Amino acid sequence: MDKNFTIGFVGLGLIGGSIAKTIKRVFPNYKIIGFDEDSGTLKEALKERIIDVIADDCGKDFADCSYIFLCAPVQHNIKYLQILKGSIAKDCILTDVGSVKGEIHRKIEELGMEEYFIGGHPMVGSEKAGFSFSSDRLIENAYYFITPTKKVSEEKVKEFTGFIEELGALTILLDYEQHDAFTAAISHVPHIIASELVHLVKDMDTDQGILKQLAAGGFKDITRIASSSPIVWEQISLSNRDNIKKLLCQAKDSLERVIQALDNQDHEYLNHYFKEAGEYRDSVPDSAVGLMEKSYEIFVDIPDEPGTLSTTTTLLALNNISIKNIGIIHNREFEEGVLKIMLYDDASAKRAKEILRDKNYVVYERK
Ligand SMILES: NC(=O)C1=CN([C@@H]2O[C@H](COP(=O)(O)OP(=O)(O)OC[C@H]3O[C@@H](n4cnc5c(N)ncnc54)[C@H](O)[C@@H]3O)[C@@H](O)[C@H]2O)C=CC1
Ligand SMILES: O=C(O)C(=O)Cc1ccc(O)cc1
Repeated sequence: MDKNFTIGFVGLGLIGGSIAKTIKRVFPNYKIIGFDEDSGTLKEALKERIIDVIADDCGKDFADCSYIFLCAPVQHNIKYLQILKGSIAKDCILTDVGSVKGEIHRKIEELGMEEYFIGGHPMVGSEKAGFSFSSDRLIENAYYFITPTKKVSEEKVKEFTGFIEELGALTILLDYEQHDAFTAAISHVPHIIASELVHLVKDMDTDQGILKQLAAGGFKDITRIASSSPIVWEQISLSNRDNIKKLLCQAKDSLERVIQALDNQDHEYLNHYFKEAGEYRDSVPDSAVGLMEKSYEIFVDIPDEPGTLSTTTTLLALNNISIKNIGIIHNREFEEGVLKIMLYDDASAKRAKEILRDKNYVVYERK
């Protein structure tokens, strides 16, 4: 792509900042024009050379952009469509990163902007907000939903999907309504339930905050996302309210059945309830790479000493085994943290296991 390729950003927080940083890493010659309602964010992004120019007026200043990314809270993104409508270049691809797709797609249809719009949603992030938490590796190996309109050209979809993949994400094309039904279940309702759990404990806590002191471990694990940005989640909840309400009603009915089982001391119901949840939970893959391509992973206990990581990788290199990816993981499955090594094929994974076990390493596999 040519050197004058220009990309516009509205919102340079966690997600906008991360995508802009990734673009600068992968395509250092691309020019980025940024707009954010927070002037401190813009100054920071300019100082770090993530954006080249600050936009004063998104309408005029984005007129030469090849891509425009809307990365503000979902309902704020929608307000920019009208501003961009009159000035957007004919071949521009307009996209967003919002967690909900239906409301923005319907507005795009109403404004007749379908030939420009390809919705996007990186399925990755964190409970942290703002440019200072953004990273040029956040979207690497993450699923990235792409929801084109019916009227945007196939060439644009192909070009944009290719671009996101060059940034390191794994694209999945999806219809926008299906997207909102799926994300309500895997992201939006879990978010509300995590917040609800925190409210339960908060309401029961003493003035001295005894429960807060005691609520370590599992409680903190499952409520991490309750610390996310209130404005981002207020807007997600309202934007996807019908799907969310439907699932919350289902959850309410299911909780009623749990209450009934407690009243009836129904061992069988409760046992089955926990067993089924546990089995499904255990089958959820650890990372996005799992579904896209078969992964060949092994997990190795390594002593917490300097140099052990390089000894392990050298041992595999000496045996001509290439490592696709490597990292230390800490989670409840491996209490102490283990080294996760991803290999390119089954034969390499088997061979790596033999070599490491031969040298007395403890190696695990996930079934
Ligand atoms: N937080 C997460 O983990 C994920 C969030 N998303 C989506 O990404 C979008 C942004 O979320 P985050 O980056 O997490 O939030 P954030 O709070 O880190 O960043 C939002 C940025 O938008 C700016 N902003 C807010 N209102 C604005 C307006 N009216 N005009 C211009 N700029 C405005 C803020 O100053 C801030 O810099 C949301 O639509 C969210 O649904 C998507 C995937 C993951
Ligand atoms: O922090 C986490 O685990 C998240 O789930 C982040 C997240 C938040 C919103 C999204 O639309 C997608 C991912």
